[in-house]
Amino acid sequence: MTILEEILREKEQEVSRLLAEPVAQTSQANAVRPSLFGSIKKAKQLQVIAEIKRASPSKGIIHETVNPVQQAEIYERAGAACVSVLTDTSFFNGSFEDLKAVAEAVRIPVLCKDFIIHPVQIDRAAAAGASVILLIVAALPDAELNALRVYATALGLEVLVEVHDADELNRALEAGAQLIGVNNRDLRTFQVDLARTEEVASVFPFHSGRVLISESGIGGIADAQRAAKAGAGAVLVGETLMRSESPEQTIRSLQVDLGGSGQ
Ligand SMILES: O=P(O)(O)OC[C@@H](O)[C@@H](O)c1c[nH]c2ccccc12
Repeated sequence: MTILEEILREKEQEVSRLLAEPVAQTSQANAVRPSLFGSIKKAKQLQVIAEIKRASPSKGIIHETVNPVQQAEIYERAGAACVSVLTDTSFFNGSFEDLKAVAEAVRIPVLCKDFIIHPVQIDRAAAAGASVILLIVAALPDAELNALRVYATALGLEVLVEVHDADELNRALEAGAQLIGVNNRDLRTFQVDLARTEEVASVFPFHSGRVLISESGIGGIADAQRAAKAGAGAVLVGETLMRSESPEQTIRSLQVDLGGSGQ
């Protein structure tokens, strides 16, 4: 069984638990945040989606004792376009409490990073104050991908659709995705390769106004430049920021010029 299959199996149990619980609204649930899509579109520098990631199946513990609110405030101060918060507990040591605390502390877009397979998870993300959710093409049949995207959009959420190759890109496009992330990490083997971004970018319909984001394995300026050169408007960065002594400086260093043309 691959790690993705293992995670999805666990998610089914989580969904049953969530369905049995009432959803509590928070004061931030209806906070107006800028559009992530809009801020990436208009930017002349590569944008940074900065992640709160305590641990992961591929790396184990990354930063167990992080204070998610303080970390998110640093991200916001550094000009991050969005804070991504892992809410999966079993594999990433995150939680919806982390998401809620971060959403209450910052005004920039907040991404709920989870393995979403059911609308109840989207309700939870919205109730905790997220303005963006992630849908992973590899985790969803076409009909569900489309239905979950429509459901989230109707709630006023933005949707980041994650792909790993050109076939998955086509499925994302057919499901109406506008904000598309290429995960440089193969969820089956954990291997990271920025060539995934270049590969998907080579067939990406930039002319249609869609936005491409390069996710995972961004270790520094050279990687940011490589992603920007391929056509990415943003990078999604977790581990490098969680391990950085100065996440603020690291974010600023990744905001490389996009060379005037934008996307
Ligand atoms: O820590 P990294 O290599 O910078 O990666 C961040 C992010 O892209 C990664 O956490 C991620 C990408 N897609 C996901 C889906 C689920 C959980 C996690 C992820």
